[in-house]
This record gives sequence, structure tokens and C-alpha cells, in this order.
Amino acid sequence: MTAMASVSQVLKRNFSSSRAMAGAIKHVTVIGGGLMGSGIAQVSAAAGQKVCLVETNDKLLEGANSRIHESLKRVAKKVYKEKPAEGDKFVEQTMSRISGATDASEAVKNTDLVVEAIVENMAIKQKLFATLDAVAPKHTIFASNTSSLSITEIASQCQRKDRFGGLHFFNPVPVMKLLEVVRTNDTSDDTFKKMMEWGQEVGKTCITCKDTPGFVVNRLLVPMLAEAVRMLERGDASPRDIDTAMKLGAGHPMGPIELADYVGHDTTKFILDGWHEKMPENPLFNPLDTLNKLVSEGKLGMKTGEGFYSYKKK
Ligand SMILES: CCCCCCC[C@H](O)CC(=O)SCCNC(=O)CCNC(=O)[C@H](O)C(C)(C)COP(=O)([O-])OP(=O)([O-])OC[C@H]1O[C@@H](n2cnc3c(N)ncnc32)[C@H](O)[C@@H]1OP(=O)([O-])[O-]
Ligand SMILES: NC(=O)c1ccc[n+]([C@@H]2O[C@H](COP(=O)([O-])OP(=O)(O)OC[C@H]3O[C@@H](n4cnc5c(N)ncnc54)[C@H](O)[C@@H]3O)[C@@H](O)[C@H]2O)c1
Repeated sequence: MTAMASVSQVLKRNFSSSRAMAGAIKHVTVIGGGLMGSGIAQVSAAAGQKVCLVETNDKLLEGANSRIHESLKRVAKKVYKEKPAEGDKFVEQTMSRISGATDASEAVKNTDLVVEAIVENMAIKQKLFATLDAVAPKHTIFASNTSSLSITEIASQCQRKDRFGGLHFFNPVPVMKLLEVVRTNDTSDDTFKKMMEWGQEVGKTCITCKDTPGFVVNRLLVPMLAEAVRMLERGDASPRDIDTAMKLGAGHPMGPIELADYVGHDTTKFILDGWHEKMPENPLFNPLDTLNKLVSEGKLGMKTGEGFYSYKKK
């Protein structure tokens, strides 16, 4: 099966029929409308949920809205190829389920689930959840989409530790099939069950994991990307050859160097530095000179037009 065929299939499975909303969660508040938050809002609304998307100002909300709109149009073009009018209706109906807000405390007053997708910073996430804990309804479940931080630590300043877990999506959210549902030692069975049901309702295949650094995917992916960069540093192979090797020899949709450019070197550096600080004895997480240099030069990958490869239009 080609990468293209599988993208098409997952979009069809996730978006072509309106699945019955049988679960307990009907209204979700997504905090942070960046790359991930807008994707999470999109898949939730496309599955029939009412969504409130929270950003820090109206301009960022507009940006998130237009990102969602563009992505929905791409989905509609694929899924409703033969029926463009139905595709337009799907886009319109999905957009109508999403509202925007800039006051998170107000937004969560009538919600069943909060999914946080703001900046990857422990103190900022803790502060946000502590504030929301005081105002959200008792039954509301809190979840973080963190890539690398401990869910237990993020939840530490909340009372509702039993109604707290991790919902880790993958980029690009509308296409990637997986959702990691993370349980801490405090997450109750009921919360866990509701998170799993919700993940399935928004069209994802859910796996369960404990609250360990990187959960499953990033704990394997980050060392692999770091090792690929070490290969480059040693001059073992070129970026193209490393990428071709992993695409054709291991069936990955992107090679590790391409993927590092796709994810962004600031993000990878942040994760590596954080884990190195926590686990200095583990050589897998040692800092990478090449990555540090790219970040200091502002060459963060695709998003800045240059990383290991150049994405500038010639
Ligand atoms: C060091 C590691 C650090 C980890 C950092 C942490 C990160 C995090 O915690 C975990 C991750 O996310 S890890 C990262 C995990 N992620 C990975 O590992 C990703 C690996 N890469 C892949 O799976 C594939 O390369 C892609 C799916 C990205 C693109 O598929 P492709 O076939 O190669 O190329 P294509 O032709 O461009 O796209 C084909 C079609 O896809 C569709 N579509 C795409 N984007 C869309 C969107 N936003 N909306 C809607 N639709 C979208 C669309 O239908 C499009 O067709 P169109 O005609 O152009 O509209
Ligand atoms: N980028 C990825 O590939 C990826 C994948 C999985 C998980 N994650 C995780 O998801 C989270 C978000 O990542 P992203 O890539 O979407 O970041 P991003 O920078 O694209 O978006 C974050 C957004 O949050 C907004 N924000 C910050 N503080 C806020 C607040 N208090 N209230 C409301 N909005 C606020 C910012 O304005 C920004 O638009 C991070 O924890 C990251 O580790 C990222």
C-alpha cells in the first residue's frame, strides 16, 4: 500500500460518514490553536463534537480558523471527490461546530473535556490547568497533548488528578491515525474509559501507555532521529541516503532527516535537552552539536524554509 493510498483511506474512514456520538463527551475545549490544537479541533468537529477553540488573541484565532478551513477543504477534495456539493456541506457543517474564545476560564464552564495544546513549557501548562481546575465543572476531564513532559507533573497543581490524562496526537492530526492515551497512576478507570471512547469517536486508533518520557512513539522516534544526526556528524552517509534508506529499507513515509526538518529543530532540541537534564546518564539523549547550530542560526526546518534541506522556492 502506498503512503498516498493510506492517507486517502484514513481521511475517508475518519470523515466520510457521521459516526454516532455515543460517548459521554459531547463538548470539547481545545486550548491553543497552533499546529496541533487546530488539528485536534478539526477532527473533533468533523466527528460531530461541539468545539470551543481558545487562543490568546483574535488574530491567532483567525489564523487557526483559516488553517482548519484549508485543511477541511483538502479533506473534502479527497473524500468527496465525486460529490463536490457534499464536500462543501461537510466543510461548512464542520466549521459551524467550532467556536472561538480568548478567555479559557469562561470557555471551560460548559465543557466535558479540555485538551491542552499550548507551548511545551511545564510551568505554563501547570498554571493554566490550576486556573481551569477552579472553574471547570466537576465532571470535566483534563488532558494534555504534551510531546515530552510528564502528565503527572502537569496535573500536580490540580485537585482532579483522577480526571486527568494524556491525549497525544500526531502531526498532521487530520491524517495521522494514532492517538496515545496516557494514564497516570491517578487517572481513574472511568476517565481512562471516556478518553479511549472519545479518541475512537474522533477517528483515531488508540493505544494505551504509562506516563513515561516520550510515551511510546517519541521514546523511540527521538533517539532514532538523534542517531541519524550522529551518522551525519560522523560522515557515515548523506542526508538523502539516510532518508532513502529508511523509506525504502524500513518503509517509513519520511526519512529521519526529513522528519526532523518537518517536526522542527527547536522542538527536537527542546525535547533532547529536557530529557538529557533529567536522565544525564543516558547517552541517547546527549545534546547534538549540529542541531544546536541549526537552531542558533534560525534554521528550524520546513517552517523557516531551511534545516538540513532547503525549502525555499527557487
Ligand atoms: C525528534 C522527534 C521529535 C518528535 C517531536 C514531537 C512530535 C510529536 O510529539 C509527535 C509527532 O507528531 S511525530 C511526527 C509524526 N508524523 C510523521 O511521522 C509524519 C510522517 N509523514 C507522513 O506520514 C506523510 O509524509 C504525510 C502524511 C505528512 C504526507 O503524506 P504524503 O503522501 O507523503 O504527501 P502529500 O502529498 O503532501 O500529502 C498527501 C495527502 O495527505 C493529506 N494531507 C496532508 N496533510 C494534510 C493536512 N494538514 N490536512 C488535511 N489533509 C492533509 C492530503 O489529502 C494530501 O493530499 P493533497 O492533494 O496534497 O491535499
Ligand atoms: N508540533 C508537533 O509536531 C507536536 C506533535 C504532538 C504534540 N505536540 C505538543 O502539542 C503542544 C502544542 O504544539 P504546537 O506544535 O501546536 O505548538 P504551536 O506553537 O503551533 O501552538 C501553540 C499555540 O498555543 C497558543 N497558546 C499559548 N499559550 C496559550 C494559552 N495560555 N491559552 C491559549 N492559547 C495559548 C499559542 O498562541 C500558539 O498558537 C506542545 O505541548 C507540543 O509539545 C506537538
